Amino acid sequence: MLIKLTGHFQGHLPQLIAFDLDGTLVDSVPDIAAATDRMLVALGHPAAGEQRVRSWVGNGAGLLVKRALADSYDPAAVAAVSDAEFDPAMAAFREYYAEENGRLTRLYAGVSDVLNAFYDLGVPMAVITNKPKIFADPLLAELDIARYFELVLGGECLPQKKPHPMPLEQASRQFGVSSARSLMVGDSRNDVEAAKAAGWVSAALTYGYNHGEPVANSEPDWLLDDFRELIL
Ligand SMILES: O=C(O)COP(=O)(O)O
Ligand SMILES: [Mg+2]
Repeated sequence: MLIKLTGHFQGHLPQLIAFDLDGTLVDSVPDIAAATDRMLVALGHPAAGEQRVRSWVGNGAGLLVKRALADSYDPAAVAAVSDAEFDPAMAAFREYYAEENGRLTRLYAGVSDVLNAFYDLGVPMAVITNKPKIFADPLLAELDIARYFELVLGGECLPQKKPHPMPLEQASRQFGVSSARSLMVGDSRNDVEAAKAAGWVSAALTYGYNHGEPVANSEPDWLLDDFRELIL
């Protein structure tokens, strides 16, 4: 047990593990897509559907709403969305997602068992998500995993979000742990790039959301198909 994990830390356990939320701990796209489509339809646009929304998730709620309004992931199309269009759409998304959040969202296989194992081992754990904290906290509580995390950083908690290393650096400071002894577990290039920039070890789950592209392209230190591989 733990052979693969400790192999990334010179035979030791990491001293801090931070998990991404959407696409890593939880399959949340069904609820995010429901809220996005309600927002689009309320504002007179066609619904986007779960598959398109899946490719827009990962950079926080604001960019998701802009991508939905642009019906595109393309940065130039997204930049053309006006404030006059964005502001009411964002307000509508917040209202609808507050209602949808948790309805269909489920933990991925093995998540409870693995978190429990790390908890028993005494490894401090955090959630570093680009999801607004106001949505992350109740979701963690509802899925009965909030108690495992000593810190939950949401996308708006600091001036910069992933792929910027700032939230990981903040966690390093708060836990007093060196970056080389810290593991970021995520599902997207935002997580891998943040980990690399912060000097953390990066693990990436292949089942999550990565803007329609394999997360292997970001060359994480450790690529996993199943959450339970973390403790194999
Ligand atoms: O809300 C998002 O855009 C994605 O959140 P994540 O950082 O937990 O994947
Ligand atoms: Mg994610």
